[in-house]
Amino acid sequence: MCRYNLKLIKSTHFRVSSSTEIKKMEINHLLYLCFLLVLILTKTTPSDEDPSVIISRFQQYLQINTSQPTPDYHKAVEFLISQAKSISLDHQTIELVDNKPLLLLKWPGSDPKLPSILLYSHTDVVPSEQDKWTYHPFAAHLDSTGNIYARGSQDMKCVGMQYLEAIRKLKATGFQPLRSVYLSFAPDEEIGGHDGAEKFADSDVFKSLNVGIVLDEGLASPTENYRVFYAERCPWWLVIKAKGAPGHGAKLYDNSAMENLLKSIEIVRKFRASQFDMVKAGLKAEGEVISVNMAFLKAGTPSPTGFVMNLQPSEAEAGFDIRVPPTANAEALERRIAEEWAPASRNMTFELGQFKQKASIHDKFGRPVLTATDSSNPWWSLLEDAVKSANGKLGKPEIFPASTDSRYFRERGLPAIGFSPMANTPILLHDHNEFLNQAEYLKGIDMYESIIKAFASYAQHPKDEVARDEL
Ligand SMILES: CSCC[C@H](NC(C)=O)C(=O)O
Ligand SMILES: [Zn+2]
Ligand SMILES: [Zn+2]
Repeated sequence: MCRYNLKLIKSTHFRVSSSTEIKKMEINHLLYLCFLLVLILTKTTPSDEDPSVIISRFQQYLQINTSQPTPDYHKAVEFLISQAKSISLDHQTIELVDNKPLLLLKWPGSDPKLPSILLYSHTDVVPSEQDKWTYHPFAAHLDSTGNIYARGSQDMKCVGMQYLEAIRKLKATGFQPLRSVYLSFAPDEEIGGHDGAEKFADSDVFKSLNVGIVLDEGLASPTENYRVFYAERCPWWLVIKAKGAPGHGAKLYDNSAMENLLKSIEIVRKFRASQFDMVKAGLKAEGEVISVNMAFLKAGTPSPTGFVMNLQPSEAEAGFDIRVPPTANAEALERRIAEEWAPASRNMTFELGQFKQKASIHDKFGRPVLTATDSSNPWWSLLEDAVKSANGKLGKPEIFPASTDSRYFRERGLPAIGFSPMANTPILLHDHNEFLNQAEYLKGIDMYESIIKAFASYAQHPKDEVARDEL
């Protein structure tokens, strides 16, 4: 019995001991496997802040077709909300016009009484002639040199994503903003911003944000210096129409519509050359002269094979894209159009599109709308220092030669700075094969990280800020 018991105990003991060891071995194996797995995963699964992951997020945004005139705004907003959620930003979608959503994100500051910072971007892009591109404009193809080809890569999906990536990095460092930081992703900039920024700037939502400074788009720079903009030219889209006597294509006579229109075109071209010469001579910068470019010519009597050739048409028209600097004499230009470019004496009429009336670039006191770029504007000084401390270089501040949504904020007396951090990059907005190099894109994120940190930490009370409070 005793032997048996002993045996039993022994054998039981043996069994117990053996199973514990097996368990121990199993646990050790498991731990080892877990360790290997973690090692493999950390080696093979890139983190959120890995450059390749950052670039792939940029590519995802670029791949959404938000091209005018049928932009997929909802898809863009859905993607941007997913990004906002991943970095715990509050989000709100505002439809000031049906099916034209504006996404507003918020990173709350610890002192909500201080005016906030608005990081502005538009979600739409201009159309592209797909067959003239080396890579599909919505493929966001990354070539072996690191260039990312896509419509919007410069104008301005880069900036919208760079804001988000900079905030992602700041959050990872534990930075807490003092001022609230808002990001707005607006529709329709490329068609004038009337259903986007203009309505937004007019809305109660915007007023409630208590914005103190707006950052918006700039331009790529082929040199190592970033371009930066404190004002912009105003778009005047002019159509001049000529009427004249119709007649046989073989007959020489005065006052045909074509002759009347061509005389005007010659006069416009002389004016264009006089403005361009000042730029060529280095007397004025691109944004400081009035530019005029012919956008279309419409004339002729259509036929099934093209146009009737032996008939002089009774009507002809031409369209011009004119850009007027804030410092130009707008009344004088309008007189010039009426008296020289489209005079009634030559049977001509003209129309200035919606922009001329709406896009005033003067405030209600008639002062040109310019954002100060000296020490009177603390935001300017902060931007200069922040770019410098991130190892970037700023060029001389300029007037933006085209137009941006900043005008809707500047008109309300707010300072707005145009800045798209793309150095060593050809200017390809609205062009074929628009691209941005991934290294420049990543450097741009560092610029915004530095700027947003500086802006969001700026503790001065509003009374000391640049805001033109008498407006
Ligand atoms: C007139 S509103 C259209 C705005 C557009 N902006 C840019 C930057 O290309 C432009 O200047 O044509
Ligand atoms: Zn743009
Ligand atoms: Zn554009």
